Amino acid sequence: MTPTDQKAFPVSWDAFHRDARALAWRLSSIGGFSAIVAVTRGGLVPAGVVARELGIRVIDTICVASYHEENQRGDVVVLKPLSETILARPSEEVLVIDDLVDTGATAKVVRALLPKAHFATVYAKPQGRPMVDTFVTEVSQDTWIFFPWDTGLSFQAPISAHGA
Ligand SMILES: O=P(O)(O)OC[C@H]1O[C@H](OP(=O)(O)OP(=O)(O)O)[C@H](O)[C@@H]1O
Ligand SMILES: O=c1[nH]c(=O)c2nc[nH]c2[nH]1
Ligand SMILES: [Mg+2]
Repeated sequence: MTPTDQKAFPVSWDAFHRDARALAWRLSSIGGFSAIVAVTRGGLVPAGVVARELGIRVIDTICVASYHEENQRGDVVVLKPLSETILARPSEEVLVIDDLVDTGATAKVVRALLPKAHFATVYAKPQGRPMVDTFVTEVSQDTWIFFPWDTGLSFQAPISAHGA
């Protein structure tokens, strides 16, 4: 599905910060993490918030790109692998962070590289939820989450103008 076919779930910077902090609270009660891997690009912002809250200073990225075919999720390609610093440490201590899990295609690729790491996202949709260890808010599969870094203030037509 494309963003325009779906229910809109707009997230402001404040709401995202609050939800990323809520994720950090949950992760702090689990504990034992010594490094973070941010799944680019969406995972960069929540990874920064969680790193600050948990006092973690070893932060790596796994850089992925996914290609969409006919409204379906296509291949997820790794553009930059994990660093040796991450691969050398016990993977149970590694926290992988992304902004959301939708179909689970991205999480599946990353999990295959770090099967024992803890995978956390701020938001989750039902299809991808089994791929995530910790998340904050679930939204329905037919919802599109609009993140603050992708959006800006714009005019919204009144509901009555939609012919309701
Ligand atoms: O569970 P999935 O169906 O794989 O969808 C979730 C992924 O989709 C988005 O990333 P996207 O590939 O759009 O790229 P970006 O992070 O660079 O924005 C999001 O940041 C997740 O990484
Ligand atoms: O900004 C986004 N919002 C979403 O709901 C979503 N699902 C996959 N990829 C996504 N990107
Ligand atoms: Mg992403």
